[in-house]
This record gives sequence, C-alpha cells and structure tokens, in this order.
Amino acid sequence: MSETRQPLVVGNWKMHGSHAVNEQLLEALKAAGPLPAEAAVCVPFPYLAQAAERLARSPIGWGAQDVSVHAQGAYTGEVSAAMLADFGSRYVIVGHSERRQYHGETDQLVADKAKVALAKGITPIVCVGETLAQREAGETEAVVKRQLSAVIHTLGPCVGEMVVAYEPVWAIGTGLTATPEQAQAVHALLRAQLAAASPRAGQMRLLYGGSVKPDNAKVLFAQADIDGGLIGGAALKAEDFLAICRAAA
Ligand SMILES: O=C[C@H](O)COP(=O)(O)O
Repeated sequence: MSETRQPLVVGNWKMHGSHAVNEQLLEALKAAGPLPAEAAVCVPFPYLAQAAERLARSPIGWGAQDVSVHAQGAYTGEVSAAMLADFGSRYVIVGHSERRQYHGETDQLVADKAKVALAKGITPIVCVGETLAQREAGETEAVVKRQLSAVIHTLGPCVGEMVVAYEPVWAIGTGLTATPEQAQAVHALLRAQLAAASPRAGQMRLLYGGSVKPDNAKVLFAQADIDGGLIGGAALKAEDFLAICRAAA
C-alpha cells in the first residue's frame, strides 16, 4: 500500500443474497462509521436498487459484477452501462475469472466492457489472473500481461482511470491465498506494464483477490503495490468485510 493511493476494498457478492439477507448486511455496513479504506459492494443486478437506496448518504459505494458491451437493443438478458449508471453504480467488475471460464469472455470482450463502463462514468475493476496449471507451467507473467495488454490497448489514454484486480484463479474460494510475496510480485509486474502505458500508473489502485479474510488482509495490504482487495466469500459477512476494510489502515 502506498501513502498516496487511497486503499479500496470491494465486496463481490457473486450470486448470493436475497432482499431480507441484503437488508441486514447493508444496514450493518452503513452503520460501520468511518473506514480507513474506500469501500464498495458489487451486487447481483436485481439488488442494485436496494443497494443504492440503503447505501445512499453513506460513504460506501455500490456497483455490479458485469456489463454489456452494447448500448441498448435486442440483447436479451444483458444490462447496459447506462442502466448501471441509472442506479448510481460507482464500480463494475469486468473479466472476473468466473465470467471468463463459464461464459467464454475473451480478453478483448473484457477490454470492450471496461471501455463502455468508463464512457458512462463507471470505474471498471478489471480482473486478471492465472490458473493453477498456468502458474505451475511458469506462465503467470505471460497470462496476466496478455490479459492486461488488451485493456491497455483498448482504453488508450483512459487506462489510468480503471482499477485492476489480480485474482489468481487457484486462490478464489479455495481457502488458498497467494503469499504476500507472490501477490506483490505480480502486482509489481502489472504496475510496471501500466507505467509504460499511462503517466497515472503510480496513482492507480491494484487490488488483490483470492481468499482474503480478516486474518490475512493486513499482511497482503501491507505490500507496496497492493492497494486493497476484491473480496468474495468474506464480503457476505458484515463483520468480516468491515474487518478487512479496517486492515487497510
Ligand atoms: O471477486 C472475488 C474473488 O473471486 C475472491 O473470492 P473469495 O474471496 O471468495 O476467494
């Protein structure tokens, strides 16, 4: 973490929640008081209105987990960036490995999604990360560079406005966490790649995701190029999510 970048902790609720369950979680987050990190939750589409209503007048932001590349039209099931903006979304996650894996999202599609989000004033959180097989084959650097490169080329000078999340696929939901050194090594690579493309690279927030919990957040966030986290399972419990936010102090 650097002193010049405000830490950011984002909860990715994935496909969890209900009106009743969310109500308790959102109220607990809202009641938390000042946090040392900027915090936000990315909720399933049907609950955007609920998040917007409950978190209004709180410092906690909200957003979505995906966005269509299309502006409008006959795209059944898709949700546009303008619609997300209509609900006050501050962030949208793009290119999560679950979207890449289960929905065949390519590097270019992810980059195009980041572009449409920015065009509507929503900050894309672009996810990159290698599978276990890729790490074991020594391909981590090549994989994350390729994933980031597509976004850099598509966003051009706007690249400095996005957030990047490094999420090793083997650490997601598995209880396995990259060591702080492993995570920092990849974050440093990503920042160097961004620095070659944008004068804003030093101000960009790079998040780590993959089994971040209250007991490992502090040491991860203490790394020089880790500016917060993208949190899955632990974001579903207010107490854990807030403890992770506080670990950014
Ligand atoms: O977007 C969040 C990541 O997929 C991490 O999920 P996790 O914290 O449950 O491992």
